[in-house]
Amino acid sequence: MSDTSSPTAERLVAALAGRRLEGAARLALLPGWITLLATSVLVTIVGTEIPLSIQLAPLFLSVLLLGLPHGAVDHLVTPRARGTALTIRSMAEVGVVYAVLGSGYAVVWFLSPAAAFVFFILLTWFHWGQGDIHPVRELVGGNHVRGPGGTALTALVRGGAPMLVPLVAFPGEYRRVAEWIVGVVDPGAVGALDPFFTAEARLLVAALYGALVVGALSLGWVRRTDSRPWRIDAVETGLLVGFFATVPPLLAIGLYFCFWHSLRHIVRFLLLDEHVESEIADGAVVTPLSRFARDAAPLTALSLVFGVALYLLLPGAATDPGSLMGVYLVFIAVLTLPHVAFVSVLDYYDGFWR
Ligand SMILES: CC1=C(/C=C/C(C)=C/C=C/C(C)=C/C=O)C(C)(C)CCC1
Ligand SMILES: [Fe+2]
Repeated sequence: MSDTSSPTAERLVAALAGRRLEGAARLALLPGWITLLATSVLVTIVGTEIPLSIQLAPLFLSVLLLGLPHGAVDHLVTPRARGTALTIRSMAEVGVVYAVLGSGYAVVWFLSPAAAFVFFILLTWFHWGQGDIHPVRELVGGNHVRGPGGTALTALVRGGAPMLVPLVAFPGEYRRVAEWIVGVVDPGAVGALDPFFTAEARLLVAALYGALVVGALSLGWVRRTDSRPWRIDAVETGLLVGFFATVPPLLAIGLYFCFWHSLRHIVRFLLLDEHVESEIADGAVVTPLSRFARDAAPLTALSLVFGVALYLLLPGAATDPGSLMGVYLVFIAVLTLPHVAFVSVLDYYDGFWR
């Protein structure tokens, strides 16, 4: 990634935002906008018959590229947000939260993979939704998203796009991945999920999700004091829905996870350090991202050791791409529960639900 964006990117920002975005917003938002828009356009041209290896590539790359590492700085979140030093005690606390929540949820995967899968979808819906509140408020300046109800509504819309729209648009693919995931524990368990894939259930999901989108954007419209942030919110929401409605879900989720959710969280994390914040405001990209890479490296490596252990423990784990992806997603699920706890603490410090 270079420190200066291309003229095309600048024009895209100008068209979407009405004026130049500041350093942090550009770093956090632009790569996601370009990736989602370009992929939707490309898929519309070439069609959805994309080789599985290409569809899986971003998700597999997320092991090292942005995805898994975005959670590997959780031990630094609280000290940086509070401006306190990293101590053995604070690291031990993070270790205990990960051990208790992670192992507890791992046990549920072994006992009841279908229930654990449904919980994973609900958890991701919440988490990917909460992850979009900071950008809308702090980077785009959207004060139209406020109060517990308004914030929850926007979070449900933002997180609902990756979790619900593919169920409506690509039920076969969705079910196939669900089968990979629960299959690493019990290949027969996916049958319990069949009611979610019926035409009636998908129609209901589409209607409820459509109502959420209309509700959140209408409330935002009423509450706006400046229409630019609302416009960006509406365009981003449209982009997310369009992207997940057109791009096959494995590819779509892989790209979104790296270039949307994780990048936004990484920038939020970097902004906790005032020194890095001013670097980013000056337009630096490579230096802050390498600083993040250094911070995230030790726990990314440690988590991979646990990933391999999980692979060895899961009774249905095999070596085909579907099974490897299934293990990776169970592994992410187990890490996401404690990760959500730390992000929620950060949200609390930022006064999100007020
Ligand atoms: C891949 C994939 C799925 C699930 C992905 C999930 C649930 C990912 C969660 C990632 C998290 C929580 C990352 C941490 O921030 C679906 C929707 C079943 C269907 C299609 C493809
Ligand atoms: Fe996250």
